[in-house]
Amino acid sequence: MSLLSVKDVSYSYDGIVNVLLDVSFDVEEGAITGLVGPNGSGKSTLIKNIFDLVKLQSGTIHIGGHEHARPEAKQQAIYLSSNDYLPEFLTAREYITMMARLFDVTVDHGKALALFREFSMEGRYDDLVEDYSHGMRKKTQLVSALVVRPPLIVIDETLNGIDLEALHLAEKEFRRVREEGGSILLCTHDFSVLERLADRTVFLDLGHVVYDEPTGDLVAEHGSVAEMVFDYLETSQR
Ligand SMILES: Nc1ncnc2c1ncn2[C@@H]1O[C@H](COP(=O)(O)OP(=O)(O)OP(=O)(O)O)[C@@H](O)[C@H]1O
Repeated sequence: MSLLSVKDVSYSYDGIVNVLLDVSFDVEEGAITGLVGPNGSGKSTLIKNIFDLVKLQSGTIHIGGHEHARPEAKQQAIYLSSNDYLPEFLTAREYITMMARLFDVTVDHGKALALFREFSMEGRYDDLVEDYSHGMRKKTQLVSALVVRPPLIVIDETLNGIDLEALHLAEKEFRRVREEGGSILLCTHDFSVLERLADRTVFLDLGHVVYDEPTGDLVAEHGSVAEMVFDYLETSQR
């Protein structure tokens, strides 16, 4: 079943240039979908449309079967942005409690503490976010999504700046989310992560979906996700 359904979405910031043009794709239940594309191809704009952070101009978006601007849809998906902005005046415990309340779930602090330990942040759960490093803030965003665990987690370059050990652990946790039936939309320029994790890869260029195929098929055809992108950039009339 499709957990996220994007159909014929177009978007323009200035009413003249289309940053997205008739974009359609689905994220299935229990699947990890990769979203890739050159800088400026429209990935963040697409994610902003999904989360109703900009007003949908045309097309439709459904999350968990609900029209994307409905409160029911907003309970189904969490957005991990590319920045590391967190409320500096809260501790991680307070931040995760706040996120759990927003999603109307009971927070499991034991799970959060275990993840803090695994992500090498033992003893920092009750410290103010203002004292955290960049990587710690990114890891706190990840932990909050893993504890709140709505059906869909959307990750927009959130893994930038975390160390290899944390990346390895994050990948393990994402596989666990998938095994438990959760879905992830993973937007990243790190193609090796996609090859290891993504069931499907959606490749966006100049606001168009160029490829939407099983990652294994793209790798079999081109050799790697990076080669797929290079092949396209070399041969397309952009
Ligand atoms: N608030 C805005 N106002 C006007 N134009 C914008 C705005 N945000 C993005 N754009 C433009 O929309 C296009 C797509 O940008 P977007 O940030 O969606 O791309 P992206 O694929 O996420 O890029 P990157 O990989 O660099 O993060 C770009 O040409 C960008 O300049």
